[in-house]
Amino acid sequence: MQPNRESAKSFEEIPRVTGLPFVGTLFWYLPYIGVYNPFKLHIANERKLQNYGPIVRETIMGRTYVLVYDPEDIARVFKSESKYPYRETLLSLKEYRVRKHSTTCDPNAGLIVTQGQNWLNCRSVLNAPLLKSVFISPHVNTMDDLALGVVKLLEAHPEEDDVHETMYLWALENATRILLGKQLGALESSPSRECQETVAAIRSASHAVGRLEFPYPPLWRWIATHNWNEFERNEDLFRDFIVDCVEERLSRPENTPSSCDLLSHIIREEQMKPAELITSLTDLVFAAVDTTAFAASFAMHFLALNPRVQEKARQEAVEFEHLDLHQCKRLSYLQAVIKETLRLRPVVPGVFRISSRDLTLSGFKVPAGTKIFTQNHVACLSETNFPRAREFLPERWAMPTSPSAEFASLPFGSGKRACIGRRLAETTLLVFLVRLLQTHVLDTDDKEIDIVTSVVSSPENPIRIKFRPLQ
Ligand code: HEM
Repeated sequence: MQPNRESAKSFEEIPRVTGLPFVGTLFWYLPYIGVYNPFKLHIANERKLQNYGPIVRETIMGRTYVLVYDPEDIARVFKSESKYPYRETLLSLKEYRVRKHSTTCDPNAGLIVTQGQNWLNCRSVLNAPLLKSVFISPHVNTMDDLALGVVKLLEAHPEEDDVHETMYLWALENATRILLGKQLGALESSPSRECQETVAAIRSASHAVGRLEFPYPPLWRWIATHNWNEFERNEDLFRDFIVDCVEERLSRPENTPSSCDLLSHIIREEQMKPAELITSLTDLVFAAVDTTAFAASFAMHFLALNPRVQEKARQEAVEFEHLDLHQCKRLSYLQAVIKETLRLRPVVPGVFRISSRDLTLSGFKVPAGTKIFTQNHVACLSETNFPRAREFLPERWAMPTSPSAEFASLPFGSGKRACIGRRLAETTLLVFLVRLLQTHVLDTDDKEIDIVTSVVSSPENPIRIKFRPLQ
């Protein structure tokens, strides 16, 4: 329910981080002179909460954002969404697509950069397969094969190496097989040259987006920076890879109904033109890989640091010899392990929305059209929302979730524009953790590792794990 708007204070009265003319608060993020580290937004934004309270205004380069920390306010933001929730777009990806607009690249397609009706058209086509059990179910076998494959690689892993590197390959192989029906071979002991080049291009393109978007200012908009050139070159290769997959599939007359990958599904349904299909699939692969690899790596990190939790999770995992979607739903403790991992190490610090209605947040009027950045990571670290907030306690998710906990931790976002790959990601992670814990004990000499903020955050240090076969 909306709090009383009559007695609410005005928008201008919302506490504001002071800034300079034109650049606004940008200078607070600059190296040496700034007080906020843009690569540690959860820490920077926690500081703003302490200094200014649960709602904060900030203007950077002429753009005003309202930071919202209180889960009740966060709930109000999502519950007031319109038919077309507006999330700030990745400008570099949008610019690339506008410049390369062609029969293989459609700037009005995909889910990441589009808004309004274009976004809804694409989302309506993709929701049906990606959110349904009937689509995900046949892929559990693939997930299982790849889980067994990556566990072998991890076992052979030198202790000092970063497991995140290996989990990136695993997440990419899952994405290309399930979304594109393409066996890349990224988990082979000696991957082909073509595979290595594809992996390198996709990886570089995704990471270049992170460097172009973050932090401000985006110099590439005015001059072709080294980062822009790198991004463009690798994004071209990434798109070529998707184009090859689509063309190969379109040229196959025997496109049988038994192919259960997403690409085959969309071609069968004839709901997208080739350029829309290529752009949409590029977005999905882009969004699937770093995120899932990050979650798997941090889940292993927390399990290695918490032998009690690891043992309890193993007791659940060993119960399941054969895995299918129905069995995955029964893995309640492992589901809680994933939730708790993403509470403490979410891939994004919060969610951007532009409000579609006038709202009252923390007693202030916030008009429609305001850019809102929900501060979920900070909310997840608050004792009010989660007692013993900094501890890794999956058990907390076995208790009925309080309304505040529900909107404090939103690792997949919320509402109509929430992560479309959530079910796929959660199932892939569950299958992997079951196979890993059934066969191996995890240990580490690391202390808790923090994250570095980017479009998709990454671990601050290499995640090193010792894998010991279970006797
Ligand atoms: C652990 C893994 C993942 C995490 C934590 C994650 C998290 C997120 C978050 C926070 C958002 C923004 C949601 C919002 O604005 O409300 C998002 C959006 C999105 N995710 Fe994921 N994601 C994951 C895996 C995946 C996978 C596997 C796919 C693809 C199959 C995917 C595809 C997307 C797409 C396309 C969007 C944009 C949706 C839209 O705007 O309609 N994600 N994800």
